[in-house]
This record gives sequence, structure tokens and C-alpha cells, in this order.
Amino acid sequence: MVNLTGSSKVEQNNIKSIIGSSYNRLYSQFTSDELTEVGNYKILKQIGEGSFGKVYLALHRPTHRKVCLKTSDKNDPNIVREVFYHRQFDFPYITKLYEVIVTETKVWMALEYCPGKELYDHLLSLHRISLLECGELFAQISGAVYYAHSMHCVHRDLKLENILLDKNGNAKLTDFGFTRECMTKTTLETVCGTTVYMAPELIERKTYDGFKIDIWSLGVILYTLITGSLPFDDDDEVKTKWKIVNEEPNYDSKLIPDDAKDLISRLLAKNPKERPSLPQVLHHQFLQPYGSVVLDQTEKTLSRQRSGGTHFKSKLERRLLKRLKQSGLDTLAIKQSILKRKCDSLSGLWLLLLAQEKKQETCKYPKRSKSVLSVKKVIDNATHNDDSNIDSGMLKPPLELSRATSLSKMLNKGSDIVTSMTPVSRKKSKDSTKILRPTLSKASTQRAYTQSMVNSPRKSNNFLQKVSSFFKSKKNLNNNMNNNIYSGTREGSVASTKGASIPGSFPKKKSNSPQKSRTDVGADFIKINSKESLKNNLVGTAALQKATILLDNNEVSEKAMESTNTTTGLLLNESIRIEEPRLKRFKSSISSDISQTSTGNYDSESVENSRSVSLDGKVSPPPIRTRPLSEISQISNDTYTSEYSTDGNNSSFKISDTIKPSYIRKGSENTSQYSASSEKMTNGYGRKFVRRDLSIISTASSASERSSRTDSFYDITTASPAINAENRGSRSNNSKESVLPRFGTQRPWTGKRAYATSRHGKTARRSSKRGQFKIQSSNTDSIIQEVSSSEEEDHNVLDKKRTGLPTPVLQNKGLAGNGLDEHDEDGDDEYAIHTDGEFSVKPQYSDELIDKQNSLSNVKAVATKRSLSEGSNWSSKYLDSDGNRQRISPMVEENGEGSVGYVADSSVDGEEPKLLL
Ligand SMILES: Nc1ncnc2c1ncn2[C@@H]1O[C@H](COP(=O)(O)OP(=O)(O)OP(=O)(O)O)[C@@H](O)[C@H]1O
Repeated sequence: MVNLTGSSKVEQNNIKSIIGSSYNRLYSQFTSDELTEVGNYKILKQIGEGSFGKVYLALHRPTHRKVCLKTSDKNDPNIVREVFYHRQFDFPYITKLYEVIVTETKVWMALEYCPGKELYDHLLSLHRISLLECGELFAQISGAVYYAHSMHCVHRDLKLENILLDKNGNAKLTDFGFTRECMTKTTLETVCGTTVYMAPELIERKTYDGFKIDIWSLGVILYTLITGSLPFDDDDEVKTKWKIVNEEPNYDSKLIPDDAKDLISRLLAKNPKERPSLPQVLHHQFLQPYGSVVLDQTEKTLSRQRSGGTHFKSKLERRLLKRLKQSGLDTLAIKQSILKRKCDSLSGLWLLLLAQEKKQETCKYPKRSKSVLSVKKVIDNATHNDDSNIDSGMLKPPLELSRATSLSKMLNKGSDIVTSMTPVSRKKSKDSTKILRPTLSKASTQRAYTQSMVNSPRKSNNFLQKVSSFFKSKKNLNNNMNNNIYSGTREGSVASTKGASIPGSFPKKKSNSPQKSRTDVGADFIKINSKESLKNNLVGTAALQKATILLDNNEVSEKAMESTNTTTGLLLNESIRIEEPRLKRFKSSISSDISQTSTGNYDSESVENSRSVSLDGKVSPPPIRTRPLSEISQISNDTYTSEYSTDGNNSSFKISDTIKPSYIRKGSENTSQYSASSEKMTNGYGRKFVRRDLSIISTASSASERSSRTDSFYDITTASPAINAENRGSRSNNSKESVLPRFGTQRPWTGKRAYATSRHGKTARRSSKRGQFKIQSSNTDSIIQEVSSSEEEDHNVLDKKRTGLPTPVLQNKGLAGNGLDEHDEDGDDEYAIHTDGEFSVKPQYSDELIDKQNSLSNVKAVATKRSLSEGSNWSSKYLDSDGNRQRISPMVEENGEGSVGYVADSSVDGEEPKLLL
């Protein structure tokens, strides 16, 4: 307290006002609805919104590192799945999951922050990206999928929206809400994903191989990346599905080079068996040199992780651990937390601290020798190539690079390509050491050069001269190129969609993400006036590389001219041409938007695909459509409509709720080929879908229901971290039917037992603190309680063995913190827990007891338990309205035949038992 005596009145008033304002600040903090902090994270701003919650940019207070906080309602069934799988992945092209925080109603995931946002937005803003960049990004995406597949997990919702770009412009796979393991079940039934990315077998409602549907989606992604439009797309969803099943995509040879076409057509093989494996994909010629590098990296990561040697081995980690120990932190607990993938605050702290340390380390000790070497090689070649290649207007064909090709070799060999690229000014920061770069963009070359110059001032004059001549020549080159690119604009002969100056063009996305700089590469609109300027443009336009390298010397001018025109969408001869928007602009939608739509996945608005451009250059605004949305268990939901009303809690649809689909144009000229199927699908696809609605899973029935439920939860009960993946198979058989509860819904059972039979038949001691009671004990608690699948199974086994004994009922009524959750010292007891005074399943022998309990008024909380020992009876404790613990237990007749009454046993409070009945 502040001593106010002895100070002047003014001072006293000042102090009072300071105290007052500080008090008020605290008060408003307590009463504010606005969330400013979650766990160790300070919320900075909202950066996105998913179907089930908001996404925030946040700061991890202890380390000051930015993270992405993704929130979801606990009753989103996919959140458990998402956390369960995501926490297993540790790969450079998959977003890292640092921590999971569970509050009363929400689950918060602290994820690696990717400021580059979605690949979808990136492509939308550029319309199309260079082939080189497509190859690089696609190799990274394929690597991520290969990694997940190698962990026996299938993603099942691969799409551009689920690939984010980090600050270095690298692809990061995210959103594992539909993931499941595919080790124990090779064919799947649950239909999920996003229509335009769905494989034909999914559309046809066949059982499917999870791995193969991911491969198909990769094909859709690659096609879209290269062409800027989806391979199978129509305003009418039924038509889209028809196309997926029956048609081949349109391979425009002007946009898709032969090697890319070859890869896409393999990925999009209608027969899943014909689709290539991911190593085959990564070896494909189109993806070289990136594919081989990523494949190598993925395999190395996998083998390291499989051998269990990834954590706490490096010098950096050991040093950090030591420092933490010296600071008084429990490093053993940190180790446990990481090794068991608990995703608690200790995991978060460790992973973020480690990231911080890595960053500092790379800043402190940049890889000088490598960068100097690389830059030297690049510059050597560049100074050479600037003279030869550019003048001849030729680009050397890409070199065939074997998997074993070293980075430096590639840099050396590929430097002609590298240096002749338009600057792909992707920010490659120094801390991206994990991610191998087979080639260097100009930006990274420059940065590497700067670094090397700063760090090693004693470089030879000769080298310095080369460096300066390199940059001089590049500067001239760029000036020359820029003049060519933009002179047309100044003259009014070229219209660029890059700026807002073009009427009707897409509004330029305000973005400070790396994609902005990438615009240079593929989407610039270049006015080509002469063969001379073409040469320079060729040099600067990486988008044209693949097209031009195929040409021989004599053909280059004409053919490159042609390909330039088509590739960049330019109109020559001084007239205006606007590139047609290929990838449709979808209105970003949240669940409320979605529920407005009639066809579920798409808003069925009949909109024109592209803007119409009038001769005077006026362009009508682009069509806005809802984005393609992910769905799950659509088929189950559609097929078994009779089940809709069976699940009163979750079912949001009754048959009468069916909304007539707007896409079925009765009497219209729908092609007869699929009109029948569209009629058939009326119930299915005409329904109003809310994405990932709980009802979608829970309303499914019979076999289909089982499949969707098992798809949803069975894998969670049985799967374990991939390192122990072999164990899954043996466990799964016992628990195929087991259905784990969702957050916030009534759990079928969570017995609290001290002893459980272990998987190996031995009796293992189980922590008596685990389970439902613990979960209820705090509003902010770590999600991962590590109740392993074997323990769940063990309950079942134990339960079967003890036939005749009651099955405990779950759900409590305010047990935590009331003293009713106390357990035997030995933990040798069994609980039946009430749901608001009601029993859905009553323990045997205790009906009357339960009735009695239910009739008690003002009961705050009730816990019923009995000893596991043979013949023991149920007794209950309850918390009365005054907060006193009371016990009621049956009075057994002397002959042992049954209960004659109930005793309110206040012995806990030192009172004599009273006869109640
Ligand atoms: N790690 C991240 N870094 C930066 N932004 C992110 C990250 N994760 C998500 N976002 C942003 O939040 C938005 C919504 O995230 P996300 O799509 O993962 O949520 P969701 O609930 O899975 O949505 P939906 O299921 O509708 O796809 C994304 O569009 C993206 O812009």
C-alpha cells in the first residue's frame, strides 16, 4: 500500500488517481469480453477465419515469437483428429504444431505462423506462376504428402487453400482435420474433401485407397498451379462431378509443357492403381532438380525420426537444455513433454525457444564458406553466361540431375538458369537452413554475396571485380528489361493487371507476403516489340524458360514470340488485352455463408467464368463465387436420410429440411447423360451443407455410419505416434467398434480404475489422477492427457472379464474441486457418474439408491462409487446446497439379502449417520 501520510494534498490526489486508474484497468481486464491472452500467448490480431473458429496472430510471451493461434469449438469432431495427427508431424513443409490449449468451450492450436498466407490466394493474385516456381512448390507439397504417407496418414483434403506459404515462400501443408491413418485399414469409405479436388472413386462412392486419392488431388493442384484454372470445374456441381469421372482435362500445350502434361496425366489417372507413387512423382523430370532434393530430404528426415534420434541430440539442443536446467526449469518434464508429443505449454516453450535459438545461431554464424562458394560459382558462370547465352538469346536446357547431385554441383551446373531468371525475390532468410535450395534466386544470391562480403573482407580483387561486373551487367539487364516491360504501359500499349489502373481487373491484393515479389516471374504482361527485346525478356522471364529451352537456335525467335504471347496473355500489335481470370475468384466463406448455398460445395449462382472485355477495354467485374469447401461423410449423410431424426442432439436436418437444389433446372436442357444421375443425387447434393457439421458424421447410419464414425474416431483410439506405428495393427482389431467421445458431448464411458490390464496381459498400474476428473479440474488445461489406446482397450477387456458388473456411467456434475473426486489411496474403486442427476445407464444393484439420489433436492454434485472387490455395493456422495459433502449408502439387511433403506452418512463431517428411508 502506498503511504499517503506526510505528503501534500496534491500528491495524495495524484497517488489516489494512479491507484484508481490501475484498479479500473484491472477491473476492465476482468470484465472485458475481448480476449487478449490465451495461455502464454498474447493475441495480436485476427488473421483469418475457418469454418469452426477464428485464426489469430499471437505472440508467445516467453520467447516473443509470432505464432498462429487457431481456435475451434470443442464440439467440432475434426479438431481431435486434427490435433492427433498434426502433432506427429515434424517436417519442414508441414506447419509446426507447438502447443494445444483447451479451455471450457474451445481448443486453441498454436501453429507455426505463415505470413505468406494460402497458395490459393497467391495464385489468385498472380493468375499464374512460373513453371520453375510451380516445380519447386509442387515438389515441396509432394514431399510433405510423401512424409505424411510414410507415417501411414492420408490427408484427404489436399487443396491450394490448405497449403500456406511461409516467410521464405516455402509451401507448408496444413489443416489435418480429415486426416486418418491408413495402416490398419487400407480401403476407406468416408467421403471427404472438396469436390473439385475429389478423385473419381470418391465421386462414384466407391471404397477407396486413401493414398491414391491424395495423389489425384496433387494432380489437380499441379494442373491449377500451371494453368491457373481447375482441371474439372463447372458452375454446376453435378457437371463438375461428371467431368471428374468421365472427362480428361484440357491440356493446353501453350501453357503446359510436355513433361508437365505427362506428370499431370499420370496423377489424374482415372484408375487409382495407375497413379504413380510419391517417390515416382518426385523423380519425375518436370520436378527436377527440386524433386530429387526434396525426396532425399524427406527420406533422410524419415529415417532419422524412425530411429528415434531427432530430439535433444544436437549441440544446440543440449546447450539449451543445460541453460534451462541452470535456470531452474524441470528439463525432465520438458523432455517428457516433447517425446510424448503432449503439446502442452512445456512443448510450446521448448519448440519456440529452439526456433529462437536456431535463428540466433544462424545469424551469429552464417554459413560463410558455402555462401561464398555458391556466390562465386554463380557469379563465375553468370559473368560468363551473361555474355554468351543472353546474346544468343538462348537459355541452356535444364541439366539432368541425379538424386545424388550435390547442392554445390547443382548450383554450379544450374547457374546459367539461375542467373538468367528474373529475380524471384523470395525472401530466403538465413534461418531456413533446413530447406535445401537447389538453385539460388538472384535475391538470395545477392544476400549471400552481401553476407560473404561483410564476413570475409579479404577476398581477392579478381573476385570483387567479377562481383561488381556481375551486378553491373545485371543492373543493365534489368533496366533494359524493365524498359521493355513497362515502356508499353507508358505508351498505353500494354495493360497490366498488376495495378488497379486497368478497369475491371482484379483488385490488387494488398499483401506484404513474399508472393508480391514473385509477381515478376510469371504474371507480368510484357509488350514484345522486337526480337531484340524478346531476347532480354526471355532472360528475365522465368515463366518462359520451359517453353524456350525446347527450342533450337533457329526457331527461338518465332516460337518464343508465340509462346510469349500465349503464356503471358499479351495481345500484340498495340491493342489492349486483359488476361482472363483462370482461377475463379471465390468469395471467402465461413459457415454462415455456406449455409446459404444450395449445392453445398459451390454456390450455384450461374455466373460467367470469365470477365467479358469490351472492345473499348472496359472489363466487367469478376464473378464472385463461394470457395470450394471441404466436406466429410457426404455420402453417408445423403444415403441414409432415414437416420436423420435418430440423433436428436446433433441432427440438424430432417427429411423435410431438404432444400431443393437450384442446379437442377427442371425442363432445362440438361444433358441426358447425367440428368438421371442428377435426379438420383437430388437428396444428396441438393442438401444444405454446413461444412464439417457434427450432424454430417453423426447422422450417418448402419455400415456407412460405422465407417464415418470409425473414420472419425477409431483411428484416434488406435493410432499412435508413427515411430510406434507397428503397434497399431495389433491394437486395432480389438477396438474397431470403439467410438471415442467428442469434446462437449456425452461420453459413453470413461471408467476410472486404478488397474488396467496392459496390452501384454500384465496388470499395469494406471495413474489414478487421469481421466475425466482431471480434465474437469481446470478451465485451461493441456489437451493431451495421454490416455493411450491400450488403456482404452484395457477397459474393455476388463469390463468383459467382469461380466455382470455394472458399466460405469459417465459425465459428472461439478465433481471437480468439490472434494467428491477423491479416490482411494489404492485407487481401487469404480465410479458411476451422473449427468445432471440423471442416469442413462444405471449401475446394477443400485436402482433405489439412484432414485433416492435423483430425488434429493439441492444437490450440487454427486459421485457414485464402489470398490472393485467382489460383492461390494454402490455408495454415493453428494454435495449439498451448503457445499457440505454427504454420503448415502445402502443399509444391508442382516441376512445380506438387500438394502432396506439408505443412510445419509455425514461421517465425513463427523456426524452420526441418519436413516433417510
Ligand atoms: N499457420 C498459419 N499461419 C498464417 N495464417 C494461417 C495459418 N493457419 C491458418 N491461417 C489463416 O487462417 C485461415 C483459416 O485457416 P484454416 O483454413 O486452417 O481454418 P479451418 O477452420 O481449417 O478452415 P476451413 O476448414 O474452412 O478450411 C486461412 O485461410 C489462413 O489465411
